[in-house]
Amino acid sequence: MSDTDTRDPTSLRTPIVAVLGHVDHGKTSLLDKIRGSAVIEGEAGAITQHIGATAVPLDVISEIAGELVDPDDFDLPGLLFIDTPGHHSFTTLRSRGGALADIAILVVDVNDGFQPQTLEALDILKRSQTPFIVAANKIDTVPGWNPNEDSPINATYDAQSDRVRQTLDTSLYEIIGNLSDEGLSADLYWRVQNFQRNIGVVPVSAMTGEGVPDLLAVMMGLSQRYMKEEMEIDVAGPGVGTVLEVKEEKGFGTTIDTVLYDGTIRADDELVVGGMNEPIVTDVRAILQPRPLAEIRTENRFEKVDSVSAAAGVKVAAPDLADAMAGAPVRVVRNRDRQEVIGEVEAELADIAVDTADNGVVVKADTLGSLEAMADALEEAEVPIVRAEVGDIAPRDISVASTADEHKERTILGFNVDVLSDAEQRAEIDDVRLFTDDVIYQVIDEYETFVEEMERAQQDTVLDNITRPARFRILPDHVFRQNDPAVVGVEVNSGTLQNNTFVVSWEGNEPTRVGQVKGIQEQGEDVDEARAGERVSVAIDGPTVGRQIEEDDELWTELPEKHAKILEQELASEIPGDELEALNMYLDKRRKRDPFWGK
Ligand SMILES: Nc1nc2c(ncn2[C@@H]2O[C@H](COP(=O)(O)OP(=O)(O)OP(=O)(O)O)[C@@H](O)[C@H]2O)c(=O)[nH]1
Repeated sequence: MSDTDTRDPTSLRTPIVAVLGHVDHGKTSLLDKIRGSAVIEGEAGAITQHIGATAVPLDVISEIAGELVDPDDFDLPGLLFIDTPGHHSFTTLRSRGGALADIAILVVDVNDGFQPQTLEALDILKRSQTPFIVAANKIDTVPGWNPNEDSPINATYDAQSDRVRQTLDTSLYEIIGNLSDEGLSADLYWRVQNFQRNIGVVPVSAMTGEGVPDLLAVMMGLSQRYMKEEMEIDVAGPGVGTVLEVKEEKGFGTTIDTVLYDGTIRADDELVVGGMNEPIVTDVRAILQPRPLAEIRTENRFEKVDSVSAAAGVKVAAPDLADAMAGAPVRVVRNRDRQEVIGEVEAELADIAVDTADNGVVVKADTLGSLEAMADALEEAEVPIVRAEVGDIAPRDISVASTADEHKERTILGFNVDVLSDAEQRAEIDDVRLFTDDVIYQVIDEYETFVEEMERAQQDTVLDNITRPARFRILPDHVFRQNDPAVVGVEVNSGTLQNNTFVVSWEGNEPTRVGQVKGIQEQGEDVDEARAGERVSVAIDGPTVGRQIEEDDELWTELPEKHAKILEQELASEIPGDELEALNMYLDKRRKRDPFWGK
């Protein structure tokens, strides 16, 4: 009998642990290693597989961690690890306004260092104020590493050569530096005095198990020291949880995989679950847990149980769950006023609600929490949202997006979601652009690049249709024809001289139109325009040389007021510097008489 059995199991629940990190940095391997070690170390069945989670009890942790964990020092029952595959965003899941995970492990590959998803995970951890430690994984890949299976870190560290130790230290300090760049003070875990102020970095290998004893010891210590009070629950009370995933299950219809963090859920309970439109009130049909390993050969993967208590991962089958959302709250009604429970669920949903505008992009995400994270990031990027929903991108999302007036809003931004195949087709037909990724900032970056490119293309077409400023001078001894039209050699001083534009000369503050450009030739070839610095011959319809115009005269392209306004207010950064100079000189002249000209 282990000590845990003699304690009161009704008072403290298991802390919920999230493992997160960049793709391929080893989240699954680390969990597998912990699970594997637990199966080997503990008596068979000591760890329990939950739906979407694995519970590792204190006595097993103590077996794995050896002298690093003395079970007498702890009264928390162990750790509940949420499984990560496919749900890296579960870090955004909430429980009553806080993060669902009580504590987290951020896995960072020592060779790879910080990567986009590492930063994103860090951001979410910071925002939700979830305590966490960093597992610097894959230490066994340091060249020359001498592996010591399942060893605590200090023993295996001592067994390495100086060079190996130095290489590892360099990588570890790089990670500590990365954390510091993010405004977090961190150090190797054995140097950390106060884990609330400093992030502990634990070197580990998910492959050899080195450092895993330390990792478990630190997690256990951190939970016990800083989280004990939060773990005090009324185990027998009505269950409270968060939907991890909504799934069709053969023989059971729509089910919700739920992490229960408070109380108990029973097979005869009434539930209120957060839904797409309104809270769903339903009766539990079955509470399901995975079958123990020994019975895996049976047809059904699940077995029905009468009740489950927090903290646990369970599958709940009940009618009317089709509209349930990942990330939404789940509450047992039992002996309470149903309306009051509905009110609580509504309040929690309202707390995560996204502000929408009359116009904007459509946003889809895999859970309520990640939807909120997307909305926050979009608000920061000043991108308005017209509709935000949990779920894959479906044809009706395309319909919503396709009604947008602005092209840049005929878009759907999806985080960690799939695009249903008929939606993809509709998007093409309706010219709706889809942006999906499993890194929030990637989605937003791609979208912003798209908007920038589109706006640039639009400006280019505007520029094509606008008269460009130009200042040019008639060269002495370059009069080729007096009139009808006058043909003269000119040099463009600044700006772009275009064919068919009207030409003005300035006398004082008054522009006088002298004619219209009816042809530009450069070395005998017809051209459409001449840029600053170029010498060309120009045919000007209207004036006669010697009367309205003379050799050495300075002439200007006549700018319509509307064009001048667009150039100054919208395109100033798009046009070349010399053209801007010509524009400003032109505006100065104009505004001497009329200060509001072109404004
Ligand atoms: N040498 C070595 N390889 C490792 C270690 N941990 C993980 N790997 C390898 O790295 C690869 C990725 O590991 P996973 O556990 O799948 O990574 P993950 O972070 O869960 O990846 P996703 O679930 O796809 O996000 C696999 O090939 C693992 O075998 C380690 O400590 N040492």
